[in-house]
Amino acid sequence: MSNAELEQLRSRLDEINSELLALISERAAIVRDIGAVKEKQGVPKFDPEREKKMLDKLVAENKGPFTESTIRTLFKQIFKASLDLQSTEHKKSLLVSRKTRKEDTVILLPGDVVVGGSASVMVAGPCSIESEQQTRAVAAALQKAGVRVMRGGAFKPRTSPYDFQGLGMDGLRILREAADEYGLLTISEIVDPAHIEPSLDYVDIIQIGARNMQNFELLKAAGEVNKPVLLKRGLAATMEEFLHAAEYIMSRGNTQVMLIERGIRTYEKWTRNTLDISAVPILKQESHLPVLVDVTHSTGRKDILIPCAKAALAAGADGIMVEVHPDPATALSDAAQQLNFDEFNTFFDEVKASGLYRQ
Ligand SMILES: O=C(O)C(=O)C[C@]1(C(=O)O)C=C[C@@H](O)C=C1
Repeated sequence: MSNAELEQLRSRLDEINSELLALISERAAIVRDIGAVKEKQGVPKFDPEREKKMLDKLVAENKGPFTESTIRTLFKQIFKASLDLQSTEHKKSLLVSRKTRKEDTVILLPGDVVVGGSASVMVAGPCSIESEQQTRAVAAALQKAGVRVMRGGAFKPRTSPYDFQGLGMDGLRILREAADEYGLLTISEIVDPAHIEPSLDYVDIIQIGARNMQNFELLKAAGEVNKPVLLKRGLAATMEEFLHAAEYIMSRGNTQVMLIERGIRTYEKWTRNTLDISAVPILKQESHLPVLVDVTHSTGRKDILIPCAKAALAAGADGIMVEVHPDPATALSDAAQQLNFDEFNTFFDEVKASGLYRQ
């Protein structure tokens, strides 16, 4: 075949491509109208019977050279794209979505502490509130280090029912008193919708833990109060599920929601969970909510906290959460992974010195 002949055939293909494009675009416009009718009628967009009829008719009309199976595959692809078009057109824009709100959500906490703004935030404290003495010691160390938000678990959802379950409301009171004494804000996990209201006097931020990420009654209850909420990603939650959980809170009126990546369960055994760093830029892209990273629970090991915190900040995290205990060896929970005060100071100094922690 001469070059001239090849060029001629190709130019005919170009014309056909344009005709096909015009036809599939015309088809897509009709599909969109059908989608709008279906939306109004409340009927499902996917109609397998209709698809089957169309495919059977096309196969009967097919004179080749494409085989029956190729015709089916090609048209199924067109139906799939049409269905996607109908679904995206009518997908409810989520309140958590960047599409709904372009600007970052900035959460203003008492004492001019800001999450999601120009400065990074360090949230530190013991896994569990164990005693007044332990909590006050941590509060003093954190204040000295320049930390403003102290975490401490009072209701502990533990894997085993025989493990320390936390001090409950007494723990929240101890946390509040120690925090007030040292000018800190408090964050603690609430596990029962009935505890949301009573916790409001003790916590500046309500934490919803990984195991409760899809406890919808708890999410709804947290959505009904005027208190910032830190929502942890579930143990095996996709980012879509995570954002939908946040949507539960926002849809009830509480717009002060922060997300925290805490590692997901994978086959890897050398860390407690797998820190999903990619979640940080994706969540920041998909949502306007602040994103933090819990380096302690994701890694479960002290020796890699510094690089992981730096990686989180480099990926765009608004803050870091880390566990600190006066004497980790005797801690009633997470003994192996909490930092002592010296270790925490080194950790915080190095993270700040990296230039990634915005002050
Ligand atoms: O005919 C319909 O009901 C449509 O919604 C259109 C269409 C198509 O692309 O042809 C799209 C999706 C359905 O699964 C079936 C068919």
